[in-house]
Amino acid sequence: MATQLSSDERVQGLAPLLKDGGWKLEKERDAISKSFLFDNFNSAFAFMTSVAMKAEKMDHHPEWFNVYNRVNITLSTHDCQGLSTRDVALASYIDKAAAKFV
Ligand SMILES: C[C@H](O)[C@H](O)[C@H]1CNC2=NC(N)=NC(=O)C2=N1
Repeated sequence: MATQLSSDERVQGLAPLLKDGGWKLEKERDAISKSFLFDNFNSAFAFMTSVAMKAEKMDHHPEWFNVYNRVNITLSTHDCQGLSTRDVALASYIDKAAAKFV
């Protein structure tokens, strides 16, 4: 069972994603989001496929919205109704995957 990030984990794991990584803390709930822009739909969908495979392996799934070359992603852990280390791990993977498809 996932638990919400501790204060230490928020400083160590979450803060870098928010500071330089371009992720934003949601106002309404304990979740992070980021918007990704690709050259075209093909690249956006290749990126989504890579994230989908990882999400299945992790048993941790993004909330996302795609239109053509844009993918908006929100991460949160439903099991603990907030951010957990799984979100930090998935966000890191997502940033690496995005870099391969831009
Ligand atoms: C039963 C299954 O393991 C759970 O529902 C998993 C699946 N994927 C999940 N994804 C996310 N984002 N949060 C969860 O709590 C979660 N739980």
